[in-house]
Amino acid sequence: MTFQFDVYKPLTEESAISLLKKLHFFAEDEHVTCREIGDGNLNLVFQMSTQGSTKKWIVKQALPYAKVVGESWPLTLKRAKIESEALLQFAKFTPHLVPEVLYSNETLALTIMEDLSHLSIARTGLIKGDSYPNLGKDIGTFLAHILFKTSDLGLSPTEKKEKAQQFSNPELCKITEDLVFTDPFFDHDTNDFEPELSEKVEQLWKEDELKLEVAKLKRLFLTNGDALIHGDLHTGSIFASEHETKIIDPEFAFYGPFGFDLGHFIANLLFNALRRPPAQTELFGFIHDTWETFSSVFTSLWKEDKNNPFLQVNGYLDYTLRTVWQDALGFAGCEMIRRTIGLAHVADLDTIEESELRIRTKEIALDIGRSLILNRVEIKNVQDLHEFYIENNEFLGNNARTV
Ligand SMILES: Nc1ncnc2c1ncn2[C@@H]1O[C@H](COP(=O)(O)OP(=O)(O)O)[C@@H](O)[C@H]1O
Ligand SMILES: CSC[C@H]1O[C@H](OP(=O)(O)O)[C@H](O)[C@@H]1O
Repeated sequence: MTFQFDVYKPLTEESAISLLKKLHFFAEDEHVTCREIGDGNLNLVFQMSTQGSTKKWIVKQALPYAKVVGESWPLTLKRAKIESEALLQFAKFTPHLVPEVLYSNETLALTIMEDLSHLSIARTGLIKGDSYPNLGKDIGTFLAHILFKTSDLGLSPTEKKEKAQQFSNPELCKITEDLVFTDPFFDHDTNDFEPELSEKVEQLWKEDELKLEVAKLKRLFLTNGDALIHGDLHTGSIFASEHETKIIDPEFAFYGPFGFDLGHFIANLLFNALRRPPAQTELFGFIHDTWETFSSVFTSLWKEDKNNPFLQVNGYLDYTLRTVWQDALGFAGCEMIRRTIGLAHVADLDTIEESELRIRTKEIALDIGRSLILNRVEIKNVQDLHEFYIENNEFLGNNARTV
C-alpha cells in the first residue's frame, strides 16, 4: 500500500501500519497488529506491535475536529505539533517523566511515541485502589523543572518570548477559557449535569462574589504567561505504576500561569478522595508530596541562579511560592466545578453507581470547588487544605487523619 505524506488524512488501522512500515518502524514483511485505543475527548490513538517482539509503538493523530462532539466542532490540527514539541521540551528537563517521541509530522498531525501500556492511566488505577508511591514526588519534580526552566527565571527575556510564540495555542486555550472558566458559571448549553443538581447549580450561577473570583482567575489564565505549562494535567493525562510516572497529552500546552497545572492535578486527586473516602489520607499524602517536592526543587533551582539580582531579594521566593499555591487552589476550584457540571466529566464521580451517593458526592465537589475559589488566600498550606476539606465534607465520613 502506498502512503501519502503530503496530504492530511485521518489514519485507519491499515494505513497506520503502512505508515510505520514506510518509516521503517517495522519491516515490510512483518505481521503488524494495530488497534485504535483512543478513549480521550479529542484524538485518534493507534497501538501497534508485532508478535514475539518488543517493538511496540503508539501513533497519536489529531482529527480536524473534537472527537467527543464531532465535525460540528472544528479544531486546529496544529495541536499535534504543540503536543510533540511540548513533549520534547519537557524531555530536556525530565526525560524519565514523559514518553519518548520518535517521530512527528506536522502535515499528518501525528506523533509516534513510546508505548506506555505496561503502565496504567493514574485515574483508572486510583479508582481501583492501586498504589503509586512516587506519584506526588514525580509530579512535583516535573512541575518545578518545567515551570522554572521555561520561565523568565530560567531563560533570557528573548528566549522566553520566542518560546512563548512557539507555543502560542489560541484554539486550545479557547476551549479551556470556555469550558473551565466560563460555561459552568452560566446557563450555557455545553453544561451537562443531572436534574437533581439543578437547584444547586442555579444557586451557583446567581453568586456574583464567586463569579468575580472566577473572572480574576480567568484573567490570570488569559494574561499570565509565566511558563510553558502542560495545560490539562489531570490524572487521565498521567501513566503510572509503583515505580514509574509518565506525563502524556500536552496538546493544551502554552505559556500560562505557574499555578494552573498544580491546581488541576490537586483537583483530580480531590475527585478521587471524594470517590474513595477511606483513601483520603493517602491522597492528601500525594498532594503533600507534590507540593513539598515542587517547592523544594523550585527553591534549589532558584538558589542556584547567581546572575539575577532579584532572586537574592528577601521575600521574593516566598512571595512566588505563595502566589503559585493560592492560584493553584483557585484553578483547582474551577476544575472541580467544570468536571462536575460542565461538558467534560471525570470517571471518579460519574461511575459512582448508586445514584443518591453520586449526586451527594457531586454536590460536595461543587461545594469544595466553590470554597476553594473563595477561600484560596486563607488556605495557606496542605494541612489547611486537608482541614478545610474535612470541614466541607462531613457526609462522606472523615475518619482519616490529616497529613
Ligand atoms: N504513549 C502511550 N502509550 C500507551 N497508551 C497511550 C499512550 N498515549 C495515549 N495512550 C492511550 O490513549 C488514550 C488517549 O490518549 P490521550 O493522549 O489522553 O488522548 P486525547 O488527547 O484524545 O485525550 C489514553 O488514555 C491511553 O489509554
Ligand atoms: C472538547 S475538549 C473537552 C476536554 O477534553 C480535554 O481533555 P482530554 O484531552 O484529556 O480528554 C480537555 O480537558 C478539555 O477541556
